[in-house]
Amino acid sequence: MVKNAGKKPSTETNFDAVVIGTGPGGEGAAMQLAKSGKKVAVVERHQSIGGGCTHWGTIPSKALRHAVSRLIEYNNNPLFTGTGWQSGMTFSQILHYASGVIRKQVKLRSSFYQRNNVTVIHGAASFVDANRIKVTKNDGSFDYLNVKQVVIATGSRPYRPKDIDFGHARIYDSDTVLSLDKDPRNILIYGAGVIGSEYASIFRGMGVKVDLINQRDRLLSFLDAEISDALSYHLRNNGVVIRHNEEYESITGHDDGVTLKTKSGKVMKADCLLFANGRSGNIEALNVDAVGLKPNYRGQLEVDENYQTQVDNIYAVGDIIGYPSLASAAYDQGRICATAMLNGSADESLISDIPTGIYTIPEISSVGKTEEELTAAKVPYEVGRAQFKHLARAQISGNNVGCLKLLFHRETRELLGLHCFGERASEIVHIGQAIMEQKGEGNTIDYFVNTTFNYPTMAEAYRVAALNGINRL
Ligand SMILES: Cc1cc2nc3c(=O)[nH]c(=O)nc-3n(C[C@H](O)[C@H](O)[C@H](O)COP(=O)(O)OP(=O)(O)OC[C@H]3O[C@@H](n4cnc5c(N)ncnc54)[C@H](O)[C@@H]3O)c2cc1C
Ligand SMILES: NC(=O)c1ccc[n+]([C@@H]2O[C@H](COP(=O)([O-])OP(=O)(O)OC[C@H]3O[C@@H](n4cnc5c(N)ncnc54)[C@H](O)[C@@H]3O)[C@@H](O)[C@H]2O)c1
Repeated sequence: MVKNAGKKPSTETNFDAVVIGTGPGGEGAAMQLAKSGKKVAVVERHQSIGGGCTHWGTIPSKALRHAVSRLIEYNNNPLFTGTGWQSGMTFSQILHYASGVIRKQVKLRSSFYQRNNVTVIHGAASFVDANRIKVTKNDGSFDYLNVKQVVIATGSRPYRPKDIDFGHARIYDSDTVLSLDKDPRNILIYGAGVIGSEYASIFRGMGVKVDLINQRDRLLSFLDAEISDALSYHLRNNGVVIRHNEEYESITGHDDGVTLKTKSGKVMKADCLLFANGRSGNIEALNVDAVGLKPNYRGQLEVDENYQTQVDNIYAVGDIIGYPSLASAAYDQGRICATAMLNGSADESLISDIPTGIYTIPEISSVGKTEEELTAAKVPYEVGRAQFKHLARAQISGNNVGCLKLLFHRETRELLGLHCFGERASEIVHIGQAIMEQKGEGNTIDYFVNTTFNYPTMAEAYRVAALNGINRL
């Protein structure tokens, strides 16, 4: 029973659709439904809209990363080096920069709901039944919403194993690390997934000693091996200690630091620890039992190609349905789900080759097949590479670390995969993606040779890589 459950409901309102959560998944669904003339409400339990994406996930981590990478560029660029030029920033200072970005995002996204007449209700939503939602507000009062259709877009939170004391002042997860107010001298990062690797880059960029502890035998094993190796090389080259194939036996917080013991018998100590190993769906507060939905052990819901759950009028999008758990995909899922709710079925689906953009230092981005996948499938492919250090634009900007790799079919010359690391990789990849997505003969590596690129640009890497590949045929 909720606190103050005896209080009278403040309002009772009817909606065509209620969207639970205002992250990218919820926003995509709400906007599409509202623009199609539906009476829509969104329910958000946080004090401001935007979701985990804006407040704890994508936006703060990317703003932190941007500030750190500019600092590194500034400190390494010959234009600025010289006595007295070395500059530093504290974690709190760069967090302050991130909070400015969050404020702007919240303002902009709030205006979308306002302009499209979507009712925003602040409070925690839970099911009474499939057509009735209870919203419990912070002051304990509650509303009931009668609704024809529901979209669950409640996102996810860091996974917290029970044997770790996350209440300890020196043990953080990716949400609580944003409250770090004192710069550590050294940090243990447990989990070398995307979050662990990105934060390893951020902390190392600030001069903090980092131990990155990975349970697997290489970093980000879903990446093309050459790119994953390049990331390991550059993190190590920048001073990160990476320990592969290690699992924790115990993690203990003390007054002056944290000790991690591994199952292999190693003991590591640091000022603090960031646990970045997996996510759990935000499902518990929803009372999905009331509608007969059964989440899996990670708190995720199963949906069909229309994002419909096993209950006809209840849909789910974003992190709560698991893969790919990306802000980029969540927004599209919300929009596609809304068309299915309006028309009975979705007329489009998420693209099959979802790009990855990983904001480590150096940045990584890829789309399509890896060399390992093509080799396993016995596809006759060839490789074309461009090293950033050979591009005039990279030399001018001092961003010499990086490479663009194109994988293409030897016979049809069709582009099969592209993999990039280095500054702006996540932007650069979209040029190749646009060609890769072309149907039939539109997708060919020859495009990059037969077009004229602005000079000097990073996009020129495509021409260099294409020529390099074609010369191997
Ligand atoms: C550190 C970090 C970095 C990331 N970086 C990237 C990146 O660079 N690129 C990328 O594409 N993705 C990134 N992601 C992933 C991305 O943030 C998520 O995939 C995305 O936020 C999922 O969107 P969503 O709409 O499903 O949920 P969320 O954005 O998590 O929003 C869910 C909202 O639902 C609300 N809610 C939950 N339960 C209830 C309830 N019962 N009632 C009312 N409201 C409720 C929550 O308060 C929250 O506001 C990152 C994630 C993390 C943690
Ligand atoms: N740039 C980006 O695109 C970006 C950046 C950061 C995070 N993200 C997203 O955030 C998510 C989290 O990344 P991560 O680095 O924490 O971990 P991860 O998803 O790489 O998982 C790490 C390990 O934990 C396990 N695991 C995950 N959830 C679990 C659970 N609830 N219970 C038990 N084990 C679990 C996984 O199987 C895996 O072995 C990813 O899905 C990623 O897409 C994306």
